[in-house]
Amino acid sequence: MAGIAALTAAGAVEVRIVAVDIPSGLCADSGRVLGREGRPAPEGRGVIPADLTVTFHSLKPGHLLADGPRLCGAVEVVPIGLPAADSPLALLEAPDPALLAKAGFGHKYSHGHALVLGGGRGRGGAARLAARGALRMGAGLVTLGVPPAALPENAARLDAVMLRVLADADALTAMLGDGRLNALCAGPGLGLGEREKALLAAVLEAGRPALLDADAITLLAGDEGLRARLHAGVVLTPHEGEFARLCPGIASRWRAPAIAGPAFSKLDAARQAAAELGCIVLLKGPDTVIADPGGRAAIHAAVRDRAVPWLATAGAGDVLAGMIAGLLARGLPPFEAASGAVWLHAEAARRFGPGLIAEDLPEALPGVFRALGL
Ligand SMILES: NC(=O)C1=CN([C@@H]2O[C@H](COP(=O)(O)OP(=O)(O)OC[C@H]3O[C@@H](n4cnc5c(N)ncnc54)[C@H](OP(=O)(O)O)[C@@H]3O)[C@@H](O)[C@H]2O)[C@@H](O)CC1
Ligand SMILES: Nc1ncnc2c1ncn2[C@@H]1O[C@H](COP(=O)(O)OP(=O)(O)O)[C@@H](O)[C@H]1O
Repeated sequence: MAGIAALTAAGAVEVRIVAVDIPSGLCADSGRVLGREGRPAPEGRGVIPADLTVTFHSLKPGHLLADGPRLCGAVEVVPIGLPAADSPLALLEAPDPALLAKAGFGHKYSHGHALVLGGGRGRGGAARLAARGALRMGAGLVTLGVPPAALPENAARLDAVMLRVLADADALTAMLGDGRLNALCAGPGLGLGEREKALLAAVLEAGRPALLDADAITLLAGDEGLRARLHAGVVLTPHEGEFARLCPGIASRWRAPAIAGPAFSKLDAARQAAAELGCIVLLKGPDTVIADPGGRAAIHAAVRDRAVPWLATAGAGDVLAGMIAGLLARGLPPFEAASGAVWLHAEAARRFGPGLIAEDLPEALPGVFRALGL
């Protein structure tokens, strides 16, 4: 291996590298580069990047997570006659159109009513993006609940999304007396004050399907009592920074140098967090992992033909939060809502292509639905 590395580095010969199963030095369970005891591998080095990786029977997490996609090159899976195993790990594919289609009968309340909690004056963009994402996913109604000071600016910006003033947590609890509000979304642009903490407590107290993102995750990270109220109907969607705030112990295991395989992976991190917190954890990134408290997990790898680098744009995660809340409102179970939305989110970005900004994502969804045959 050192010889090949020297030749390619010197440009002495043009070699095409084919790895069998996984490039040597790359952990097949985590996609992380393995170092040696006392000498952890520096980022991405210690493995010769392959042009092609040929693997057998099925993909492994290491082909999809962390450095794996970059170091494996193109990946070919060769069947070797083994039966398909019943695995608690799925590679996300397009959601079943039957789950997304609207039946020809029914009215708007048959498709659920999502409530998105908005932030204070001048901070409303993220929640409006989430609300629009929820509505485009087919929730029958979407209401944005905002503090009194933020009413005028939101009223000037919203049409199909409905608007309500929510002064405080008591007002939220009163509003939730309407049982038709069947999915809640809190976090995007919410704020981190006492009012917002009390709103989050009321959201969790209601026990309804709920999507918690951004500031809601930061609030959970700082409050043991709130964390204890998480339940199986909650989906948390942290990016890596929010995850480190919420689960510092797990994050430091995940960030520690990888010495030997199986190295602690993003999949392990999401699964452990879901088990500890008792809810769905969707850990975002080019490699997105979704895990439930029982160990079920799915990976969506935005790599190779599904690469969507233009998703790295402010507000993309806020739209995803709303999309998941929209599917929760439509009655999908939390794991299915999270998985379906992740695939559709990336697909919307793929269809739009370069130049994508967050506002474009909800608008690209009708084209994605049409292509799925809805
Ligand atoms: N249009 C709008 O209105 C928008 C409004 N928004 C709203 O703003 C609020 C703040 O949300 P936020 O995510 O921007 O900031 P915050 O919670 O401070 O965390 C960021 C820090 O975490 C770290 N970090 C590590 N890994 C990371 C990763 N993979 N992706 C991202 N960060 C990562 C990184 O630290 P570093 O690693 O660089 O030290 C970084 O500095 C929230 O309410 C949100 O909804 C935004 O959604 C944008 C559009
Ligand atoms: N390079 C990338 N490739 C694919 N998806 C990405 C990439 N970067 C970010 N994303 C996705 O974009 C979204 C960003 O969300 P987040 O970090 O919460 O941003 P924001 O808070 O600005 O909305 C997530 O769904 C994440 O998985």
